[in-house]
Amino acid sequence: MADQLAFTKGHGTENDFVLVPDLDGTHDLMPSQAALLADRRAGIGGDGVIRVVPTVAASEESVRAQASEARWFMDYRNADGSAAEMCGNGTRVFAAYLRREGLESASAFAIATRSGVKRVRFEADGLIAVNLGPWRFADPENAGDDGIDALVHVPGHDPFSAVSLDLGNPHTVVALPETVDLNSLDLTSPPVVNPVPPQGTNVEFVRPRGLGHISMRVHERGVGETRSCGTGACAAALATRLWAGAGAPDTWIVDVPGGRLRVTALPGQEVELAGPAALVADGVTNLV
Ligand SMILES: N[C@@H](CCC[C@H](N)C(=O)O)C(=O)O
Repeated sequence: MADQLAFTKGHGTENDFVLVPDLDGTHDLMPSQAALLADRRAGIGGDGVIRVVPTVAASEESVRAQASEARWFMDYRNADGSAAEMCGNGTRVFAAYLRREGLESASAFAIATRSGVKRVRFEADGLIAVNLGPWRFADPENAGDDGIDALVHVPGHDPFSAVSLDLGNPHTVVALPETVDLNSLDLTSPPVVNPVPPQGTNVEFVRPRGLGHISMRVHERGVGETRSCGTGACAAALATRLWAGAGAPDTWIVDVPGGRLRVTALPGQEVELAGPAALVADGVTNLV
């Protein structure tokens, strides 16, 4: 690591990240360094840390294999320093950074992630759309027609039914009963999920607002409650689309505490996430 580290702070619907350029791929981050950068009191502060690395310089072979399609790898760490496979909001902020820095100049390009190549598209309305690629229900053999395959425990409530989805990273979406107020849920401690997901999970709580429109809160693996989660918004929309039955729309608006996202189920069991991205500060830190 160098003695000084340049960084950029950005967010997508207030899911906030510390971006660290490592343009020659020589400054890997230890989990403890990522956690310190993300620390809101002792560090810069963020829900996650994104190292900007040439794909050819990634340490994982499965990422380097994406180099023919994507020049840049989004090396994503949660606020606790753990590596995550994917971050939907992070892909938009990462893409905005690449464009601002002139590292990519086209209005559509691919980025490398731990869960494969993702294709980014800058829209005329200022939003950024990302094809997050294939998704699936995680445990269809043990689920009913409604996809329910898990229970989620939150303080003060009977267990909630939930469905598990794989968006490259793990998600558990709760079908919140009408009697429960989304805003009153206590998400200060991690919801307890049964069966226990082997790699942990991100847990989304959904309130339907109308056909094609939901509100959501999320407790992220490796972070805590955040104001948005892009892969979580996709999981929530896809689960609600299943529950809505035949005739449900492919495009869903997902309102989160930090803003609004658009999720579209694409042919071939793929999903697109669209929303804003903002780069709000640049600096140098000695937290290395
Ligand atoms: N906020 C992200 C997801 C970040 C990773 C997640 N906490 C995990 O561990 O899987 C998003 O926008 O998708």
